[in-house]
Amino acid sequence: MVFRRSARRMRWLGCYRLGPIWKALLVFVVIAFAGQLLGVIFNKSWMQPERPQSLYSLPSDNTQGSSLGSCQPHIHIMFLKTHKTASSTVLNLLYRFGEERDLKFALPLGYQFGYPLPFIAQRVKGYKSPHVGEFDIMGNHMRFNKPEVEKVMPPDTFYFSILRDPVALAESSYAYYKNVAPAFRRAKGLGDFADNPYKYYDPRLRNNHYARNLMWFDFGLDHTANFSLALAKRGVAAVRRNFKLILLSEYFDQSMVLLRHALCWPLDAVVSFSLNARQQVPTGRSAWVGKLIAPLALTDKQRVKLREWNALDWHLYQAFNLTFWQEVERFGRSRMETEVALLRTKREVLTRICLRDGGRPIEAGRIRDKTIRPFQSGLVKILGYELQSGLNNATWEACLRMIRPEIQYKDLLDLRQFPRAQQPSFAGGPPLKRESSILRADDHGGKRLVEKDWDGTIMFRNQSLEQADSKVRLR
Ligand SMILES: Nc1ncnc2c1ncn2[C@@H]1O[C@H](COP(=O)(O)OS(=O)(=O)O)[C@@H](OP(=O)(O)O)[C@H]1O
Repeated sequence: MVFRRSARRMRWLGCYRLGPIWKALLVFVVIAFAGQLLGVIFNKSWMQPERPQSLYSLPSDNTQGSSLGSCQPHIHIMFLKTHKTASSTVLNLLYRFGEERDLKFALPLGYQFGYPLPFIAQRVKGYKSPHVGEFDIMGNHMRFNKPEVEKVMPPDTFYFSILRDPVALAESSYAYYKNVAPAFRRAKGLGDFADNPYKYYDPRLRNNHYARNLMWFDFGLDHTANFSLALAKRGVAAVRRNFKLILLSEYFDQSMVLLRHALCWPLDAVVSFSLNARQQVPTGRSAWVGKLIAPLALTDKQRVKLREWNALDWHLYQAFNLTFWQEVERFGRSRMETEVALLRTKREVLTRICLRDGGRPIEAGRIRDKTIRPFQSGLVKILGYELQSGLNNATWEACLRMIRPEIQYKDLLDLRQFPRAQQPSFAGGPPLKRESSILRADDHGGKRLVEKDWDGTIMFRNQSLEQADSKVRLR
């Protein structure tokens, strides 16, 4: 009955009698409509072959992916890259944004700005003299030192940073710096360390800052000072004075929405894949894997102890957690929900297009393209991604930008800013100390240099980066 009625309606609409021209027209309209729909979710630039650059610089197609009304996008940005806080994911989007718009990065001579020493302007490659206003974006690891940063960055620079719950941060830091921080090295596990940190911790030993109040330290504050409320409040006030926005890694997507509004950036610019993730332990794990992660297991009591041990960081985190939610309130809760949902939709679409394995991060050793393997350190594996095969050139490059690990990306930008022939002559004086020293050449499938970074971190630099660079340019 229903069928007969709809058949009659179809006949009335004349669908059965459409000639070939009308049919072709109908197909065209349907395709155009579908294309339009895709363009909304998925920025048009990705649909255009052979157009490798900006998601950002393209004309806006709707209010969601475009710049925000009449405000002017910030291009002078200083990001204090705190440790183990999702800061590599944030840096990646700054790199992408700057690269697409040909902005100039203040880059370190090695991979960090003389960390853990307080930052000085001479650590910036190509820095000449104070306040010449040559640089747009700065975001590699440093121990913050405002007067010196101000010598490098223009006066209208937007300063921001990111924090994480100190317990989660301690887990991440312990796993990553186990062999670097003496306090961690000597402990049987993080729980053992939490039970009796003074047994293992000597503030005079190099790299032990990774084991206590690491965020406080990165902000340039005294991380070994005894906790007092007055001191903690002074620290928070100093951070508030210097930074316009403090993000939270636990609320990364909400953070991205606040960031993009503060910077007047399009939503596309803050869509990212999580980088530098530690391998998580599968449930029903084998005894072998269990052994591997036992050092990271914590009881509730040990979690409390870690908060006490990192009291300055805990205070900092709580203060800016409060501020963060006040910002969200000001922004509007439901408006925030809408934008977060949109951000996630965009990420899902990009995941399907860009990444293999449904976007699940994988062990470095399984990434066939060696040039995009993440740097490894510590107890557990640091994961990366593999790109889908068969992407067109423009899509391949846009996807690659999103997953390129920090070290490789920094090398690439460095090479763009200082092509081999134009290496800077260090007009601001010679580098104070080599940031990294090559220990030995290795031949793991070819061309790996093992370097010791200034902070004691072992770095594996891949000589095939240059090949990667020329591949990027050729493709
Ligand atoms: N988007 C997003 N949201 C939440 N958390 C994220 C995100 N991206 C990265 N991460 C986690 O951040 C940890 C790595 O931090 P960093 O990149 O700052 O580390 S580093 O200091 O540069 O080595 C690392 O934490 P752990 O996995 O606990 O070690 C990452 O998993």
